[in-house]
Amino acid sequence: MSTCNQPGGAGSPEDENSESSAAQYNQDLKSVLVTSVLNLEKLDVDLYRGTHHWVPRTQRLFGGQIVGQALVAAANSVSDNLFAHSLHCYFVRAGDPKVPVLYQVDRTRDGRSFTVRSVKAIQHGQPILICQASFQIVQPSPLQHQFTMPVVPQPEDLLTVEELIHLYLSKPDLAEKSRQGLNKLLANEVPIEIKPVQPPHFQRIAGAEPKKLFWVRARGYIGEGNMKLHCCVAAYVSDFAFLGTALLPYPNFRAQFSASLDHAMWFHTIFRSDEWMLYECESPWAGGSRGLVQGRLWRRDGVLAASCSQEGVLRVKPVAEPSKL
Ligand SMILES: CCCC(=O)SCCNC(=O)CCNC(=O)[C@H](O)C(C)(C)COP(=O)(O)OP(=O)(O)OC[C@H]1O[C@@H](n2cnc3c(N)ncnc32)[C@H](O)[C@@H]1OP(=O)(O)O
Repeated sequence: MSTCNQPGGAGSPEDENSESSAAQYNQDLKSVLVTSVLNLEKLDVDLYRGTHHWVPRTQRLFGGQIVGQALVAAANSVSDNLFAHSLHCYFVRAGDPKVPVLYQVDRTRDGRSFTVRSVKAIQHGQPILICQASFQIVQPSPLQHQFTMPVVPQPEDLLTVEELIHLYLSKPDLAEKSRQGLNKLLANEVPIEIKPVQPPHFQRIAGAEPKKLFWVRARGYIGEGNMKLHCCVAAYVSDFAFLGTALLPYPNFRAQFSASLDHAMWFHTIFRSDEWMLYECESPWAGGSRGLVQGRLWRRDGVLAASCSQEGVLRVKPVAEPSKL
């Protein structure tokens, strides 16, 4: 994808103190999201092929990967002065991890301010995702407001998911089944890093509010400047652990089948997806074997970077004893 900055982007005063500008990144450790997952192979005009990196235990493709790749395909067909401001997707079939995904872009409309693309992700000749993405030229406005970012501990003061798992594994009274589950989680090669603000309780018995907060960033270095790419990475990241928010009030049920049905996202301003962002997730509603989740991705300086919404199918069954994870 081509490089282009929005105003206030790379090189602007707000970027000078950015953690990325210091030598905090090993720049050789390029994010696999950039080198592989979102690096689509061009087959023809508006036709791309994407391959997989991390595949969830469900053995259906990770929704965030399909959305991120669809956005790459759409963004490749718009000029450098246009930036994604929203996308709306339906996951219509489970993605097959055994074959690549084809992305077919339809140039729906090119306007003076807004440009719309429609992308179909295809496997075995059938759509698995339909996505509409809208792009806009940079347009200033006197209207500007946002909610305030929640006050939470900084990522430096929190443990990563992997560190938390090691901590749990060191507990002498850990049940064998839980140990196996935790070791499986450790073996996951998810290309994003997570630091939960409220680490999951080892033996959660009581239901919790359907809300969670975690710091998240892409693993490895991406670099500043390519805002189109950061949006695609954020699309990938935004689907991770999102729908699980709707299950938090129900420790006595476990998901027999859960999958995202749709995913929508709005990009508000420039951000770096390889820097820590706070993901604030909440589920205002569940019912009818579905759950609705909403999320806000905050830059650590308190600027609202993106908002997300998703509905997923949630088929659950009671657990015999409270979850140990
Ligand atoms: C890991 C983070 C979250 C993610 O990324 S999820 C990945 C992205 N999202 C997806 O892959 C969803 C893709 N979409 C789909 O698979 C389908 O649209 C979706 C959601 C299954 C729609 O389902 P249906 O219309 O029910 O489709 P279907 O008839 O093919 O059934 C699929 C499986 O569900 C079962 N099912 C359907 N209705 C049911 C019911 N009332 N009670 C219990 N089970 C039911 C059905 O038997 C089938 O099961 P199985 O696959 O044969 O084991």
